[in-house]
Amino acid sequence: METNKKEEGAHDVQDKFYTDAKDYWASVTPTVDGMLGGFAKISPTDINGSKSFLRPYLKISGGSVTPKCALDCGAGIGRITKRLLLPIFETVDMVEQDQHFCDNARAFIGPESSRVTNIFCSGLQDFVPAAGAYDVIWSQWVLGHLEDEDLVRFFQRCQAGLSKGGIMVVKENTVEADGKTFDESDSSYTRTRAELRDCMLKAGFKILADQKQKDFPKDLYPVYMFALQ
Ligand SMILES: C[S@@+](CC[C@H](N)C(=O)[O-])C[C@H]1O[C@@H](n2cnc3c(N)ncnc32)[C@H](O)[C@@H]1O
Repeated sequence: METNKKEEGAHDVQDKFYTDAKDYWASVTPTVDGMLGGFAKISPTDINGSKSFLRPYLKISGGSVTPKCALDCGAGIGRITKRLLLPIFETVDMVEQDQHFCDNARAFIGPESSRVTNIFCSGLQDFVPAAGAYDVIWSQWVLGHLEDEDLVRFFQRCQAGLSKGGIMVVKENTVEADGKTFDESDSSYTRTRAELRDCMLKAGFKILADQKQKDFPKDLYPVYMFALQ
């Protein structure tokens, strides 16, 4: 009995972690400013940094990545799909937990949204990418919304979702502290770079590179990009 009670308690805490984040994002306007917490102005610098990071892995630059199909994780209204992925890949899938972001995505992306094949409305903790389907799986500013165990399992499912020669890219805020910090306002963690790397390695990923995003405002958390295979 005692054990069951403990398990129930742990599940309640975990449910609250995910439902609090869901409630937070449901109250956010479906705009670039909403996606970036009022920092829409950093979006072009962010996208340019991502392009430079991704470029060497593409076949056109001598890398292993075929520009056929990408997956945008925690995609919001599709800022990254529109500005980074659709200009490179033939088709893009998006996965996003919030229904009103999913509903607004095609209007935000515009005519090129005809090349967005699927918009999956799902939490990443439950999402299973189709096996071998994606040349790039892009995950940005969302993984702090997963508990460590869910994150490792998500990475493992993403590994299975990569095509031959495909890579996963993670782009996240990091904290320079002894361990991750928790933000109650949106129910998310900010992990240290070492903690992120630890989850990637636990999942069985090889880290091909990690690099700091340049030219972001000094008062923001350091943002790192990781290429995983
Ligand atoms: C900071 S926004 C970033 C959106 C997009 N990645 C970008 O950079 O423009 C975080 C997004 O993650 C979504 N999100 C939060 N928790 C999630 C979860 N557990 N699974 C999937 N998406 C989640 C939010 O609804 C929101 O759209």
